[in-house]
Amino acid sequence: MTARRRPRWSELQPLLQPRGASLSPTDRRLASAASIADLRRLARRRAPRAVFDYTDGGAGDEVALQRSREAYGRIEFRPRVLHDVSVVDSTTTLLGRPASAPLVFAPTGFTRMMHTEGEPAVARVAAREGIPYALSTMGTTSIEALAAAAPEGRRWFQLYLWRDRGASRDFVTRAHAAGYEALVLTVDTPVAGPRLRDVRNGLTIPPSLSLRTFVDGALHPAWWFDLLTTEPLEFASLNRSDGTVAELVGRLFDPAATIADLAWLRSAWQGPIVVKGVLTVEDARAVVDAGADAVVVSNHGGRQLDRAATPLEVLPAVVDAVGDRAEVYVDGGIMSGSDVVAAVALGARAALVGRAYLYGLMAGGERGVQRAADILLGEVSSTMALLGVTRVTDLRPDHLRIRSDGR
Ligand SMILES: Cc1cc2nc3c(=O)[nH]c(=O)nc-3n(C[C@H](O)[C@H](O)[C@H](O)COP(=O)(O)O)c2cc1C
Ligand SMILES: CC(C)CC(=O)C(=O)O
Repeated sequence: MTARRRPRWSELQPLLQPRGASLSPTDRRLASAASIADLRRLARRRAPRAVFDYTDGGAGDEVALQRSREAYGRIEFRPRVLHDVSVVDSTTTLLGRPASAPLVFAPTGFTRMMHTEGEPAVARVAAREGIPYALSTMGTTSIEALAAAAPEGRRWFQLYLWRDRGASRDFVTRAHAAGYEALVLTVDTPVAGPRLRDVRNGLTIPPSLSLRTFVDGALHPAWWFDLLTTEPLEFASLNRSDGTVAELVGRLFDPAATIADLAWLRSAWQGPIVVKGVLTVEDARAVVDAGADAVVVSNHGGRQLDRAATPLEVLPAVVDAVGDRAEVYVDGGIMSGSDVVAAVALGARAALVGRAYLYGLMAGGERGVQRAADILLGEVSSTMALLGVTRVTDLRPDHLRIRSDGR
């Protein structure tokens, strides 16, 4: 009979350690985030209130923001069973080049305000995951620095037309020289949307020091620590003159821009042009007639015109009107991979997400963005499998129905 050996301490120790004990506190928190909503909760704790609210909020009473989100809640999937889903392929092509999923990281201004790792962190994750990322004109990293940070990534440049057309031309020239693949012309911001949270919080760009911001910062020391221990924000596009977001927009953006400017851009830029911020069939037709290769059905995440149309609801009509001549994307309120799948089933070539990756960034820098990407991409694949679909091109409107009872 063999004696039972007593286990050694060294063998027991790993079993007694809490799961993930070798991870840093940030990594542990990120690993425990199972959804984008969880990342949002972490972001809210870490970022100063004014920064979180700028990211999270919308215009006016935030009706457009709420409706954009709720539209996804009305989706009811119609899964097909007994289909072989052992291999699910979420790849697609966007603007004629491969992407690992029908997903794009949307342009977001002042990204290094959310976390000092900022745009380079977002671009590196996008490059690693094989999805495009659009750098904003209002970015806090220059066109060239971002290209250097993620040289192998699919980089698009988002253009706001400025009063100073020389500056707009300069952005186009620099984006071309730095190897950006496409321009995204945002057309829904002739003036700033009324962001009431920003007014109440006294937000300025860059954030200025006042009693309120000092207290806000003191309550969120990790964010301040990061800010103070990295190089100052570059604010690629700005002349470093402080002001509110609305003042900046009023000073820089051209409210007189028309479809003729799109025609000008078409002649100045040889690559693909994506027009972002279209909400009607009429405008979709007009911009495609003027040379757009893709349109983004978008209400700017509910941040511009409050009570503007809900993108997911407008999407099918725009696909019907221009889908044979241009790619149609959608954004606003997308918080999960199953939202992305629903948008694609309703005809979108891809979905853009803004806040979803920004919550990750605020929660934990590049690792937080990676967590957001892992969650979204994992959910895209699992939703496809559960729907009985193995290819993006097989997603159809009859994979879902839209509930009218709002539940
Ligand atoms: C903090 C923040 C900043 C944004 N900045 C820009 C910008 O500079 N240019 C732009 O075209 N859109 C901008 N957007 C809008 C996004 O590109 C996108 O349309 C929107 O975030 C989609 O909604 P979602 O955040 O619910 O995904 C911004 C959105 C957020 C949340
Ligand atoms: C208005 C810009 C300055 C940035 C933007 O597009 C946004 O905050 O939604």
